[in-house]
Amino acid sequence: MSTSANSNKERVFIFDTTLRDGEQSPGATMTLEEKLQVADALDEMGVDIIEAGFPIASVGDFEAVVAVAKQVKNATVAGLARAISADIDRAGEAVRHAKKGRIHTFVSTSPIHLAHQMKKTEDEVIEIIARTVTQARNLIDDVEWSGMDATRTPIDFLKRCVETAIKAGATTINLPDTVGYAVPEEHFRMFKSIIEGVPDADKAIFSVHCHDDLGLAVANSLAGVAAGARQIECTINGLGERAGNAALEEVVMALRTRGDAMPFYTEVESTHLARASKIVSAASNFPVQYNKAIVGKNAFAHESGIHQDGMLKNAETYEIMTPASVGIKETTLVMGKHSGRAAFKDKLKELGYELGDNAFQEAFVRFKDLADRKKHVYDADIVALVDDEVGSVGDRIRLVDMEVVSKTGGVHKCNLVVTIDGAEKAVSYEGTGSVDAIFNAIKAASEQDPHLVLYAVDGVTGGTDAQASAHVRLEMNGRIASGNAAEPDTLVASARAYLNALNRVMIERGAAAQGALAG
Ligand SMILES: CC(=O)SCCNC(=O)CCNC(=O)[C@H](O)C(C)(C)COP(=O)(O)OP(=O)(O)OC[C@H]1O[C@@H](n2cnc3c(N)ncnc32)[C@H](O)[C@@H]1OP(=O)(O)O
Ligand SMILES: CC(C)C(=O)C(=O)O
Ligand SMILES: [Mg+2]
Repeated sequence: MSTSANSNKERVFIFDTTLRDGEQSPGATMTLEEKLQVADALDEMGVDIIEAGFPIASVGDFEAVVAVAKQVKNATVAGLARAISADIDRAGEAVRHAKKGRIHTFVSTSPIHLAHQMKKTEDEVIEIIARTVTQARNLIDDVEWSGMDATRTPIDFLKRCVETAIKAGATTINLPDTVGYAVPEEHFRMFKSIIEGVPDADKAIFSVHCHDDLGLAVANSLAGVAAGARQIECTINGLGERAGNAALEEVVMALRTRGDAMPFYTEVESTHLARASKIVSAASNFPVQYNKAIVGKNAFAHESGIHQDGMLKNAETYEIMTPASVGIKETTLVMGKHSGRAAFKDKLKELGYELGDNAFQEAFVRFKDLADRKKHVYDADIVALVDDEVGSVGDRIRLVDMEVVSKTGGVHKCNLVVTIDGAEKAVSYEGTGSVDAIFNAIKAASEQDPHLVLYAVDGVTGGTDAQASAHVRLEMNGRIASGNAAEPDTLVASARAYLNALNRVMIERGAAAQGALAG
């Protein structure tokens, strides 16, 4: 934003090509409605130029560029054209509907492209540039010229091309790293050499267009800007041909976050980034990888205990930008096997629990045990775990170990070890099924014979590693008590729910029951 904080910075224009280069990703084709939705999000966000398509490519592409041109309120709308007269006319016809239109025409410049794709000599290419840029300028004032595969082009020939394009009236000169081959220092040198070595270079804005084949698209874009380029071509979520283009959200946030190291700013409202990412992901059907910078699900999520502890003390310990600055509601502290006590305590507080020291330690040990066995620990798991823990405080009979042997059409046997008032007792008992064997073993160990009123099991959350939540209701001597337990293993949950209910009927029996248990 052009605030006083930006007064000593230079503006960099953001040219979004999600609807053109982004859509060239195999499988990313968007419908007209989707393109309009994406264009709307880009325009609202403050993107300077929206490349809406390649009008000669098809009737659908032409109509999409026309529709975007008519809809966009603020941004310039560009249409792509090869160095072919019909392409340029078609692009001009499409973008003339925009408040501000641009024809973007390109031709190959590298030896490999000239020899094999274009089958042209350098002199022929120079003539083509002069003719096609002039044609475009006769249709519209805003003309961008691109030298396809510029980064694999000998610098002296590239200078001739750029000089020719500027002379013919190009207002923007784009030097694409079409195949993602450049490295940052080299990219910097190429831009510096062209900008300093071409006559009238100051009559055009220089632009970077980087592909991510080596994962260097953003680094190369920033290197180009450091050398004097003032337009970055990029896409939301880094969508684009092959490994994609430089990601818009990354260049915008890099310039914003590291304004101290790079004295540039853009007019993009960064709080729109997360929403734009979602819209493009849905329209293109390309999921955003979890660890994607800025907009990935994990970009503002922390699971490890040391990081969570730091985050709770001061978010700047582990976050270099706020989630709000990119339109994400809040940081998430994900509870998992790497979490520590600080985050667990904070999560309990958020869930409305305040446990005493001992109960907290016990709950934490059980949480770690659960997290070791389960991929995702949800809030519901923690609630179940703590309710279980709180509900079993003061239990006289506790589970120590349990082994269940079950055979189809054969024996179901439970080998059980419990403590009763602190003393360990082991029993083995059979049943008509695994659960029946477990409940019989508990009755045998406790020397109690309650009537089972209800037994039910359901999942705390979804998935095969979800905790099972078991519910048991017992009746003994006219008293009824319920017990619940949640565990990843259904049989262990059942045993603990039964014990939970048994402890309660025994406690409710009060002093009369004391001593009735076998030691
Ligand atoms: C790096 C980039 O992103 S470039 C943009 C790439 N995007 C696309 O190609 C998407 C849209 N493309 C299309 O719909 C089609 O390829 C069209 C309509 C452009 C052309 O279709 P066709 O006429 O069937 O040609 P085809 O795709 O087979 O081959 C491309 C032709 O364009 C030529 N060409 C490629 N780039 C240029 C250029 N910048 N200027 C002039 N001619 C070019 C090729 O040499 C080839 O010509 P040839 O048939 O005489 O050998
Ligand atoms: C058409 C040009 C700008 C392009 O997409 C590229 O060279 O990557
Ligand atoms: Mg490209």
